[in-house]
Amino acid sequence: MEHTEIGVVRTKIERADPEAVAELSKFGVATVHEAMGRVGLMRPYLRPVYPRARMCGTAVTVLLQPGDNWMLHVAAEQIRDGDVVVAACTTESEDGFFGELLATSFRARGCRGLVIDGGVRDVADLEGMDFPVFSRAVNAKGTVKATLGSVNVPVVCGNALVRPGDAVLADADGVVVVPRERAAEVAAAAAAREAAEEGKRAQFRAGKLGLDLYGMRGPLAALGLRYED
Ligand SMILES: O=C([O-])CC(=O)C(=O)O
Ligand SMILES: [Mg+2]
Repeated sequence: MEHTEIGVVRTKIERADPEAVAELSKFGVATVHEAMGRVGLMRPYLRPVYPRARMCGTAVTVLLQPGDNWMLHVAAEQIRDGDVVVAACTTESEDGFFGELLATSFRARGCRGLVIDGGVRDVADLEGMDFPVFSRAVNAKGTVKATLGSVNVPVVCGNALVRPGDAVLADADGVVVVPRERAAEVAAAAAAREAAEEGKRAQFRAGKLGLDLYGMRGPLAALGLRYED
């Protein structure tokens, strides 16, 4: 039974199916969020630290204490190829928990990126490395290594629940969490949605109006919309 506690590292986690995660990685965050039934989005204050950052992988979760990045080093050992790290904090904290050194270490373990409900630094180097990071702040202020948190416990990051092994997708539009059991089903729904959008795109390109494509004229008239010269 999973639950959140302080001072524990879970070394065995169940990850979303890698093929389903590879499939999910083909889509944008908005498409996946819609395909899931409009759930799973983190709050929009989590932003990429450089333009065009994008990532998809299975979550190694970290519960940090404010101003303390010790658990990120503990988490590094739990990373497997294809993982992303999702770090939440017990209390709001915008210190610079993470930078290019930790990114170098994470990448060496096969990490595809980081989402952190806190601050990061060395962003020019992170961009140079193309190591995708989504954070709530960029902050040069350093952190200590003094207090225990946890690794691979369920966390709430950007107001969204993330369990170890869930699929996490992030791009310029935001961050979405796909429960690990739903990864394949959501990827299929995203593909169907994309195909439907391609049909609409072709019609918009040809000059068709949403008013006609979506049959909006009748409902607008029923509500009394008037056109005046
Ligand atoms: O070392 C730290 O405390 C965070 C950092 O700047 C890095 O990882 O490069
Ligand atoms: Mg640094």
